[in-house]
Amino acid sequence: SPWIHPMLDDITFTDPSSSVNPSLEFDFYRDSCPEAEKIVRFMMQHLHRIQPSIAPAILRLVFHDCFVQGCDASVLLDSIDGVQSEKETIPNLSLRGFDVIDKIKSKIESVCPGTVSCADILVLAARESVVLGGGPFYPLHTGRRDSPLSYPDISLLDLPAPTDELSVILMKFLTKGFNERETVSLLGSHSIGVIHCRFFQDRLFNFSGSGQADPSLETGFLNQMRSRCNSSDSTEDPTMSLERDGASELGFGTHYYRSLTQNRGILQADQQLMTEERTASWVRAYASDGFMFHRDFSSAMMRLSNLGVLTGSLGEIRINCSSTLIDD
Ligand code: HEM
Repeated sequence: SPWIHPMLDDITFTDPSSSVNPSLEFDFYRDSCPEAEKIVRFMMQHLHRIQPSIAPAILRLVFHDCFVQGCDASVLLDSIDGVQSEKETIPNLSLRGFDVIDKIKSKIESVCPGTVSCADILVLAARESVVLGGGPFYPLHTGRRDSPLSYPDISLLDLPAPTDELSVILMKFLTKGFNERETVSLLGSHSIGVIHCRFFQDRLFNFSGSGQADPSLETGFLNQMRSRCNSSDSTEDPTMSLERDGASELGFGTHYYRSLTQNRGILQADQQLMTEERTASWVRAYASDGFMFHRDFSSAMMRLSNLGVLTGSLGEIRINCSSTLIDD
């Protein structure tokens, strides 16, 4: 049976508004699997060297896991007997990086079988992704357990859509305990990775059914996006890179905010942060102060990583991250 810490035999749910979850602890696996965190770090560094695009993929994956019924690895579950799982709902169809989590999990299983949860592996791997992408390191507690259930309906309700109004986005984050400042800092994740053109196609050609481009888009950037997205190669699924303007030198974050101040946001959801002072003021602050952005982003990621966790005797420790022990 999986190793359970004696302090954690109680059923506990996290208060999503608290940044410290008393039921998780620092280095939870110190006795049961002391190498676990090091293995995650080493594997992420190794896999990133081969394919740098895994870093943004894993960062997005943790957001889509934690926002839907908590950081319980429910997003990793495959459907069973044709019953849809979270993975198969519209907001999750373009998620990547499941293979990365599987590789890390199988390495850890070979050292400490049945001990380290997929949910912990995912939050730890996302932290490495941020560091590999040029962002800050933040401390994380561990001791999460994996959900035996997937929540496709909740993923449709709780995850923000790229075309959501700012008020809807802010409400969705507030429901998870994040204020405007924290929401703006988390969106700084959109400084690494790629976005498929289909998520903003309407802004380029037919914004809100007007037959015109989104008037808030800066013209030079609009033309750049149009030529990038109007690829003549019909087999391609074109993307825009989020890492623009020599981002590798500028680091994780500030270039994203600077581009919003220049009306060069890619998603409508991004650019809308400039439409109200309660969010625009934070965009301007982070655009000019990378240190403040990193500090705020770290604390928001720590809270995101603690949302609605399962601990103690709740949930399970999966052996294979894409299936629950119950089906085996
Ligand atoms: C209003 C909120 C958000 C919306 C509407 C949104 C939407 C999207 C969309 C549509 C994509 C493109 C996916 C693709 O083309 O494959 C994307 C990419 C991404 N998102 Fe978000 N997102 C939001 C917030 C966040 C947050 C809070 C995080 C992390 C904490 C995050 C991390 C990422 C990353 C890293 C990518 C790049 C993924 C890759 O390269 O594969 N996003 N997002």
